[in-house]
Amino acid sequence: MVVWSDVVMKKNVWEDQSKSRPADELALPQYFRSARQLAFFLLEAYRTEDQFVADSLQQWSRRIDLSQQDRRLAMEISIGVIRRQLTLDTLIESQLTRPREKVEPALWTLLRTGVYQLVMLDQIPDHAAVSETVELAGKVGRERWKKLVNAILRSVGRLLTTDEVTEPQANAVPLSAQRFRCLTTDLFPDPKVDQAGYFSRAFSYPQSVMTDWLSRYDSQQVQSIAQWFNQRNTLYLRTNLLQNSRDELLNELQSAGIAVSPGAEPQSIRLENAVPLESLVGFDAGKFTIQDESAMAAGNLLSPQPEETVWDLCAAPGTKTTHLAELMFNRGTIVATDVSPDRLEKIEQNASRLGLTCIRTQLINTRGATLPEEQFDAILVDAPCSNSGVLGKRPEARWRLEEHSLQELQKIQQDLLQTALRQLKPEGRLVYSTCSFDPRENGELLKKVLTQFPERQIVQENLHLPGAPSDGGYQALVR
Ligand SMILES: C[S@@+](CC[C@H](N)C(=O)[O-])C[C@H]1O[C@@H](n2cnc3c(N)ncnc32)[C@H](O)[C@@H]1O
Repeated sequence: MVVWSDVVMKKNVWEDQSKSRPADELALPQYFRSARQLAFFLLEAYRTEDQFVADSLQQWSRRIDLSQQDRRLAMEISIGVIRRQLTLDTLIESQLTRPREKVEPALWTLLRTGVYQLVMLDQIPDHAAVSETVELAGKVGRERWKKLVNAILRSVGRLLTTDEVTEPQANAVPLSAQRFRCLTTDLFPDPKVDQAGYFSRAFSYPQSVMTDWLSRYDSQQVQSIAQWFNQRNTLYLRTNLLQNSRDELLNELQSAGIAVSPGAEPQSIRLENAVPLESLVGFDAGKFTIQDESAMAAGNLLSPQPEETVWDLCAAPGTKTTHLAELMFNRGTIVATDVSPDRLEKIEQNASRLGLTCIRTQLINTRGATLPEEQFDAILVDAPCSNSGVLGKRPEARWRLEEHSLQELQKIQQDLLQTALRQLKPEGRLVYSTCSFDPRENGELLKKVLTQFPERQIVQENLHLPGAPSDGGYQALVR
């Protein structure tokens, strides 16, 4: 059987070739005192050690001596570069007179950070993007890089115009919805001739992913999905209805000056602007949980009742488990299982913050030896998946959407569903959910598994397309 950790370890496959180069000789500074320097090292840790930006930030928290604004800029650059690397590479390669392989990988990272600022960040003047990036080469002890950095950034700068169009064209870089910045020359494939090629290079996705999406959706839909994952995430809060009503929480947040509006799910609240999470009043008191609206739909579809016995099979870190407990008014039993002990602890922390006591956590292994033995009224299978519906929140995930990983995941998803269906009471109900909008790990897979359980059927399916209006995902209710 394939183990989940084997799958998640395969991060950063896109950049495998450059990993073998000895760029990690660059010493981490004792303190990060500039946003660009921090962004550069976050990207290098991602490239050389497959380390997520958020994990590096946590690991280096004591070394970071930056204002909130500079921290945000470092995040914006590092996450933006991971997302838009293929667009940035297209621009850099167009101005390079030597083969890319002749450029040190860490220098390539630096070039990407500079080009990202030049092309994508309106608020940074071009001269600052160039000079700060050149200077950073010196600060990281690579004086010899300065000449190339200066030359490439200046020539990329000369490609840029202030003209904008609202539709894809071969000389246009997508910036935001219906905003494409024109270049002086055609750098991308002509979208009228090679749509997948244009979407791939201009929006920065593997070509195979664009071809796949275009086989299922029309080009306007693919464009909005591709764009939506490239922009700032919209955050949603799930009101803890055991502590306050949604209106009470809306009023409290509005009084604290935070722009919010009610979402489509009965508990959801949409944050209209990006706000530092620490400014959200009521988090420590357990008044809400940060959860995307489409993920809230999973708990609402299962609709667990007080006093029921519920199994949340892939529960960690407990965002959905705690929702189930809230829906059950904290009465009954939820068995929350997962294969990851560290992540299991997070369920307990979340439950305690929200004042929920009906959750029993249990570590299971992938061979099933430690599975709970009872039969359940309701089961949630929130399976590990490709994450194709949340590519905006997981900037590296688009580079790992590969056929062979999908096949490994499908095996896990099938096993989990079979295990769960065997422990469902005859009159019980099950929700299968993923944060993917790919039918191969959603409805198609579920229907295949259900052929072995002819007494069960799908009674409702929800497909959330990314950006309409929140993250992508899928849920099916089986009885
Ligand atoms: C999509 S995440 C679950 C998110 C969680 N339901 C929530 O809302 O917070 C998938 C989880 O499945 C777990 N997992 C992977 N393989 C598993 C298996 N064979 N059995 C149970 N859990 C597994 C992973 O450790 C991961 O925590």
